[in-house]
Amino acid sequence: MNLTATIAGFNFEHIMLNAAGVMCQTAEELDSVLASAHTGAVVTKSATSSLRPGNPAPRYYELPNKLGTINSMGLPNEGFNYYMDYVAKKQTHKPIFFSIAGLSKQENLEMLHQLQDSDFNGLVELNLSCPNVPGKPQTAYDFEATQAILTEAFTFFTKPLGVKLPPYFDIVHFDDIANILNQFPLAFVNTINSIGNGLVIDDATDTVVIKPKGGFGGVGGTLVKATALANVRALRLRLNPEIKIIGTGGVTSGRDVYDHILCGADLVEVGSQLAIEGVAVFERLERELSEIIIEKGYTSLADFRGQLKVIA
Ligand SMILES: C=Cc1c(C(=O)O)[nH]c(=O)[nH]c1=O
Repeated sequence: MNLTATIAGFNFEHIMLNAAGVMCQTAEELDSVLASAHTGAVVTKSATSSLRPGNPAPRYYELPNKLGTINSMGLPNEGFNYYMDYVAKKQTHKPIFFSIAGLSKQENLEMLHQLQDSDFNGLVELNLSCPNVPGKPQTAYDFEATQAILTEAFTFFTKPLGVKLPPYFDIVHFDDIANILNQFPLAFVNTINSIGNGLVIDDATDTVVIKPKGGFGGVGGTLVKATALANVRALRLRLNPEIKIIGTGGVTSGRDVYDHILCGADLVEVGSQLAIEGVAVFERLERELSEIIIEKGYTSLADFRGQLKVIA
């Protein structure tokens, strides 16, 4: 059975990895994802130029009945140079995604220049969708800003570059963002980030469950699967075939991984369920996915990738 994928000449022996933000802030966490026999890569916590402590706690909460998670971490990370040191020293055959989330276009361009001028030989994920920095919008909801930063980035950046997108909820918005992204030689698009600014209430106390922003935070896990699949499907149908898709959002079972691939995903990321279950989740998901593939008589992901059926 062939459970591999390729993006920008990088071969992935397994198609799952962590979602940026989960199990990836420190070298130890990054190593634990790479050490799994069932991951094909790792992505770093989105980096800013300088170390950030993030928002005040409580800033993360797991909903009861495995419904999902809500977070307003606030972009805590060890700072750009920490992750540059990590990737410089790391000996691994698995590709590494270096995620960046600068608080301005200039900060993102400066980090891209440093990555371009470095020996980093991996893929770069420009996170345009962090919902939790107070006062900062999710860039990818501003189509002009998205076009502008990609236009400037591609005047100098030649390494494999992708973008992490927020979920869109309007067919016209799928059209609009795809028309922008298709103008650039992107290696991949990663969709979706958490659904921004959800609100969860603690029944016992009539209180929000996280402190930042009056309880507003990004929602992930089971709750977001239908939106995640819609975004993977909509972008796969619209993007140039050279732009690969990383499907993220709502993955808690092998069937969820299968559904992301059916909608067109080449790689699949696990966020909330990884935070809940730990790195053992990858073995379970890959086993469950394999059982489904065998049951359906397929031998490779290419047999069913993007083959979602519609009702005639
Ligand atoms: C990079 C910041 C993000 C964060 C965060 O650090 O609050 N949470 C998310 O759900 N998505 C993000 O992109």
